[in-house]
Amino acid sequence: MEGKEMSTLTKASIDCAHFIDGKYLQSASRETFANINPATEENLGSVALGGQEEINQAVQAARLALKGEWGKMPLKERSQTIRKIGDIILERKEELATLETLDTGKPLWLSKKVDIDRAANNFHFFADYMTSIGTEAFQQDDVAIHYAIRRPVGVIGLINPWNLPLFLMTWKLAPALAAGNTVVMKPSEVTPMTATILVEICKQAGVPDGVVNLVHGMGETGAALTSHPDVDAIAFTGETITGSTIMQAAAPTLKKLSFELGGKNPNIIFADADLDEVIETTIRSSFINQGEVCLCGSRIYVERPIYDEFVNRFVEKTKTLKVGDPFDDSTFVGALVSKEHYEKVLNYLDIAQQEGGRFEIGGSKTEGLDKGYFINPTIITGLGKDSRCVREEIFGPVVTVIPFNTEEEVLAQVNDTHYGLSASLWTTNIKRATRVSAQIEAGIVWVNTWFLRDLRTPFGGMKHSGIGREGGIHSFDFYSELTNITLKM
Ligand SMILES: NC(=O)c1ccc[n+]([C@@H]2O[C@H](COP(=O)([O-])OP(=O)(O)OC[C@H]3O[C@@H](n4cnc5c(N)ncnc54)[C@H](O)[C@@H]3O)[C@@H](O)[C@H]2O)c1
Ligand SMILES: N/C(=C\C=C\C=O)C(=O)O
Repeated sequence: MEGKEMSTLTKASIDCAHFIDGKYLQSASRETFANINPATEENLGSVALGGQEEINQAVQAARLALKGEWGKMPLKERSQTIRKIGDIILERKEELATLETLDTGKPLWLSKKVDIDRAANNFHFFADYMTSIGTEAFQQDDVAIHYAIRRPVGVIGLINPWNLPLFLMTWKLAPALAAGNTVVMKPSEVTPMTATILVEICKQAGVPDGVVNLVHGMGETGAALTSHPDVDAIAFTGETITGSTIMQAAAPTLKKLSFELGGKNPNIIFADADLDEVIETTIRSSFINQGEVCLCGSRIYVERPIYDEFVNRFVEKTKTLKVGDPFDDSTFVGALVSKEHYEKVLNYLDIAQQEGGRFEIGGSKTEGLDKGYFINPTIITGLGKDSRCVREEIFGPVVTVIPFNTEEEVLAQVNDTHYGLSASLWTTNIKRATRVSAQIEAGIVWVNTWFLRDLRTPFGGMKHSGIGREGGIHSFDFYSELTNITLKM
């Protein structure tokens, strides 16, 4: 395999190559696809289109690396290497944030403040955590000692979406490496650039060749990974329907699966909530990252006594949000990630009108921006619990607001969904907080806050929002295998 060891990514020519066995390279077919800037519709550069051949090469390199230097590396050295990745990410923060904003259309301040900082923190957290975990041992009288040891699962496929590209790829890569695995990464075809730099950073940090591999491509490229007989596990983040497809593809080779899927998350506001705090946080949980966060609270339920006041104040605050150039520090809502996704969200606005919804604000694309995929933050009222905009994931700057009278009524509506990812609950009554949060069918419930994260906690969804949990020991439960050893005394 010919190839270069340093990135081909520069400000001038942002071309994304695969990275296999420590070298950047193009596809054997030389096929590429265009990478479009969603804020300007300009072509950012070409991306190598990987196929079965590139996946085979990457899996082979990962398999060989398992038993090489990486497999023999002492824990402390592996921890230092993983920490170094986080350090270099912070050193290259400006570059990475610029590329992330060019790829996704999100505001630059958000790329810096959330995406890149959290990517570095993913490595720093697991570099520490991996040195502090133990396993379990049991003494069976004077008969035997039983103890468990952890070993890597093996070669893991990491397949990720476009909304938080580096944040989410590193959320998987850091623990996969901490547990001693090797990986083949398949980033979203829509946001290839930061992953292309990440692999170079891994090399700079001392990760041996073949441990971290990257193949760009579409769903079909991902499919080649999920059906590959020499891939031991898949960690996937993306649409629920894609998860179902991957489960079928992985079945014949019985791969271990970790799924973080779609959501349609409720934001429940009781009359005794602190409305100043509610409004401040609900603006973020509704519209940050253009509403393209799996955890966004897109179904807002408000107890009737404060419904009118909430809607009025929420609309007034939303009016202050600037939509436009992601590189302008005053922009809050940037461009949606692609033409395809922009049209999907606009279609939901049409559906909302057909279903009798009322646009309290927004409801259309942003005028005055002749290029780019911009939609105004939209608040819809008047929709019934069975409307598509209340039941289906829109994944844009669009929320519905629905009044309720009792806990029983709102819990019935909140749980009436195939999803079960996250929820927010606002009340100053501690008994109500504990009572209601325990009845919400979701993997994550935030009380009087949103998206407040501690990486030691279990993260993931139930029902059609995911399979498994990651974070803290839960990541090691997925990214390692336990062997119980019995020593007869
Ligand atoms: N639960 C979470 O933590 C979480 C986090 C972020 C995004 N998401 C979800 O991701 C979705 C948006 O991301 P998206 O549009 O990129 O999702 P997607 O499912 O369309 O694509 C995700 C990734 O899967 C790949 N892929 C597509 N078809 C495949 C196949 N058949 N086999 C293997 N790989 C395949 C894509 O190329 C991409 O890299 C939303 O539903 C959102 O809720 C969930
Ligand atoms: N996986 C995580 C966030 C997911 C966000 C989805 O868009 C996390 O915070 O660990």
